[in-house]
Amino acid sequence: MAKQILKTQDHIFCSRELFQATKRLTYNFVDIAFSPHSSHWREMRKLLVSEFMGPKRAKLSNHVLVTEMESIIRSLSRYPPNKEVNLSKMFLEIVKQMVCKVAFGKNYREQPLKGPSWDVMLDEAMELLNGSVGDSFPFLGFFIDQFSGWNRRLNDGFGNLDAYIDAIIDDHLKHNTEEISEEDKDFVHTVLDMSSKENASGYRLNHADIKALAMDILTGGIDTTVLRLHTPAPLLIPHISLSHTQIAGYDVSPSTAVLINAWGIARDPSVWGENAAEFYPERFEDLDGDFGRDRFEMLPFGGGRRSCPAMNTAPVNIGVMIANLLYWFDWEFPSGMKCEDLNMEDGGTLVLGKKVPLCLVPTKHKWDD
Ligand code: HEM
Repeated sequence: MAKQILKTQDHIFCSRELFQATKRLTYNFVDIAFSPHSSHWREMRKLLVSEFMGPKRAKLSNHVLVTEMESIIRSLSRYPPNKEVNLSKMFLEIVKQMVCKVAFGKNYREQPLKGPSWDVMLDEAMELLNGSVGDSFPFLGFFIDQFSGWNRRLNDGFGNLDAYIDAIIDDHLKHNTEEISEEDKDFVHTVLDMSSKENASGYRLNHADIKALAMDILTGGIDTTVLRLHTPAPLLIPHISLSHTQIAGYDVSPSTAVLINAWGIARDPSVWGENAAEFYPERFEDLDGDFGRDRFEMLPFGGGRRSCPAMNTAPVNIGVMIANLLYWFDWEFPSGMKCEDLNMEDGGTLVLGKKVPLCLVPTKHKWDD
């Protein structure tokens, strides 16, 4: 059924649901992830793929990743023996650093801005993106949202993040982008340049579009890293049908929300065998084809035209990060802890992560040469 929805009938299930929280956080649905299927969505998605993930930005992202990894390796090499490292936190920090530098040129989290910290703001945005009672039960829910304080939370949460994004854009506007070489331009420089003229298809970015792109990068690009057993977006982002159709003999009306249980599919023993719940990466050795395009037994990036635009680039970056950590260090449990003691529960709502962080002790690996 997932293949039907994400491939065979992808042209029908390629829109999104219009929730109150997403309306606010996406500047009235002008972003990519939560906007309905439209020519605007297509232009914005094309732009993110070419300007944030494409070859133009690859040099900068590779440079940032290599520099980050070098500094992590240096600092871990100086670690006293038996001192444990919170690997979950460290991994997330590397991703944040990378996304921020490539998108915004520097790590604005270190800039003293008024209001809550960057991490608090992003956690709150992820919570808000889950939607409200009013989104599920429009009439009664409207009052519940008002009196439960949810509407105020949305106003404050959006206001803080919006001010943060404004500050980043204002900072970029202080410099004349013509004086910056193409190579040194970050994503915000590039989209600001683009907003001054129409593109080849007659499309011109406005200020809200730029802010919505920044919001998608912040909310979509950071908290998402383990891919099969701990599918980061367990139900993907709900897809909405554009017209009447049938799935597995059932009639599906237009505007039906479809939630795909990517978490369940990725752990299904009828697909993955008896050892479905085990971490056994060798199972991928002889598999051909891409998940979400040709195969649907696991869908960490969704599938079809609404699949994650970082589907090709994100796994490469994650691979480089893990390969470096495994090449340079041997990792052991803190003293007294055994493999069975490891808590592998998922935590979170829209995006899942490890509920209890993974803490391990690194020892610099001694290569014979
Ligand atoms: C390992 C890392 C990542 C994972 C596992 C992941 C996962 C996902 C998933 C499951 C979806 C929903 C697909 C669907 O509804 O069918 C999605 C959509 C999206 N992701 Fe990612 N993502 C990752 C990294 C990123 C990064 C780095 C960015 C950008 C900076 C990003 C931006 C987006 C956007 C804009 C969408 C919406 C696409 C659309 O609706 O057209 N993601 N991602």
